Amino acid sequence: MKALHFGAGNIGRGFIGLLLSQSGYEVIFSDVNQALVAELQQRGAYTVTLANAAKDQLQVKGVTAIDGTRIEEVAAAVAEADLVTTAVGVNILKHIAAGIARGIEKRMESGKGRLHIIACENAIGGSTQLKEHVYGHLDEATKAKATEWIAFPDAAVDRIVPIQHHEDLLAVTVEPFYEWVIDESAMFDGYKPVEGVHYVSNLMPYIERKLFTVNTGHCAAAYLGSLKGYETIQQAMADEVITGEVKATLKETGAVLVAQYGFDKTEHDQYIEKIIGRFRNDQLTDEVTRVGRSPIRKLSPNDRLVKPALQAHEQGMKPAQLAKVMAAALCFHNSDDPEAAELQQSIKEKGVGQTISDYTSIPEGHPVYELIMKSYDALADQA
Ligand SMILES: NC(=O)c1ccc[n+]([C@@H]2O[C@H](COP(=O)([O-])OP(=O)(O)OC[C@H]3O[C@@H](n4cnc5c(N)ncnc54)[C@H](O)[C@@H]3O)[C@@H](O)[C@H]2O)c1
Ligand SMILES: O=P(O)(O)OC[C@@H](O)[C@@H](O)[C@H](O)[C@H](O)CO
Repeated sequence: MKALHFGAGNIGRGFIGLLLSQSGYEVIFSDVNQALVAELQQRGAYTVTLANAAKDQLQVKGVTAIDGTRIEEVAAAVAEADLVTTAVGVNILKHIAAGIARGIEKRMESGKGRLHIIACENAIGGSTQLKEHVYGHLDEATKAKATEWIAFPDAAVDRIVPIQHHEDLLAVTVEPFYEWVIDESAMFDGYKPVEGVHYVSNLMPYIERKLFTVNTGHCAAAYLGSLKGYETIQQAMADEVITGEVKATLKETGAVLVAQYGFDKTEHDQYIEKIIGRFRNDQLTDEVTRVGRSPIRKLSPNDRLVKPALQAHEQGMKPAQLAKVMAAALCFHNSDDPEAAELQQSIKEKGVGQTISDYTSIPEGHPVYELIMKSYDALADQA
């Protein structure tokens, strides 16, 4: 059984590749990082270390890689795969779509069986987005056939894997916790389950709970921590004021989630506490530049800040803390991050008000817009 996984990065090697391998798949990574590809081809194995006191090690064997820039090679791998997964970043999905589409065409020609393609990205409807990109490359006849033979179930993935700094290019240290949830309702009958995956009939409560708790809290720590000069999440979370702000933010998203999905409040509070503990794991060093990366994506309407803030507003609450985190995101400086640089340029050229409405799609005059403006002014005064 072959699994083709796009993205041999932190989550690719440290989570998805590991679980697929443990489930008996021969894992083929597709990546555009030539050094990673060469090393995976040469060694065919790597080590995952758990960030626990014992630093337990897991060996992943029988893996290889292909060069993701070679469309025909990618297409051949898609045509032959028994499962396709991705962890490249939601904004990169459009760049892998052409190879997947070509692979689907080849697969149809060869008569190979049904295929699940699962995007493991931090986004609502990641696989659905990938499907749209892929279908953009297919003609009507292939699309009609693909609908019967290729499924794109959405998924939620949770495991903190910081940027790695090892001599060994393939070594990856990950937190012990993981959760991979897949929308079973979009899968073909008789699928082979991946060990460790939780298959559910309705993914929405899971992806929103994860994105609006783990990722909202994480970016709150990153943006507020960055404003105070902290370089890592661990440093930020050692500051009780920041931890308090993260908790206050998660109280707002928690109220939205409990109202929306009927989660038990006590259980949700425990979920939050567990996540705060994960952020504080001192066996990891997670840079605020990674966790705060791509602030434009994080400020987009369907992501971890704007969506719960607007839901809170609609439910009659005042998301002042989420607005403060959005204001802090607008203050996030990192010249190595093109989205952070673009935001700062926009603020400089068009002003903060126009930048808020351009990137969050929240119009001027909306109460949440006014909250962000108020917080931004307060943060700017402090700076
Ligand atoms: N790191 C985490 O803690 C974590 C946890 C859950 C989900 N995620 C999500 O997983 C995804 C990947 O995150 P990551 O932290 O592993 O990032 P990463 O940068 O470590 O890995 C991404 C990999 O994709 C590769 N890539 C880029 N363009 C490509 C292309 N066209 N074809 C094939 N490969 C390509 C990159 O070279 C890189 O190796 C993101 O959507 C992220 O939000 C990350
Ligand atoms: O990957 P991003 O940029 O969407 O978010 C950064 C982190 O919050 C994220 O990678 C978490 O570590 C991860 O989602 C934990 O499951």
